[in-house]
Amino acid sequence: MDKVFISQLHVDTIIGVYDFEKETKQSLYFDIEMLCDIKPAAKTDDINLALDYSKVSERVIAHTTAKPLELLETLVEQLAAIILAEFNTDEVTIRVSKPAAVAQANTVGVQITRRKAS
Ligand SMILES: Nc1nc2c(c(=O)[nH]1)N=C([C@H](O)[C@@H](O)CO)CN2
Repeated sequence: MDKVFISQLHVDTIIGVYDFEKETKQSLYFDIEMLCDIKPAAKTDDINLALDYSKVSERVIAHTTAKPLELLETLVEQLAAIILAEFNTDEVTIRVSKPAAVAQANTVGVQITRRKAS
């Protein structure tokens, strides 16, 4: 199966468990892969038949900045449900990185894969 992907989508937002995290935005970076069949878009050269990575990116940014959350787990589950419901893909993998969270680490984060219920 083909994939449409988004790499290192940068979003600044309020997220975190601790009080100090509820006042200052932090950077998150998203890597997203969505299974799809690219042939209809390729045959017609029509964006309307493509899984539009610009529209997915806009939706991820809008949701991530809409309401403060504590856990990365909550955020990626919500985003996976939105992508599966609103876009033409049966399986999505989302990896979110929060590089400022652990000073001694290059980055930390969470990755999930979710499928549309059959
Ligand atoms: N599995 C997780 N562990 C932690 C999270 C998280 O969202 N998922 N969050 C924090 C804090 O908010 C951290 O980022 C602040 O340093 C700690 N562990």
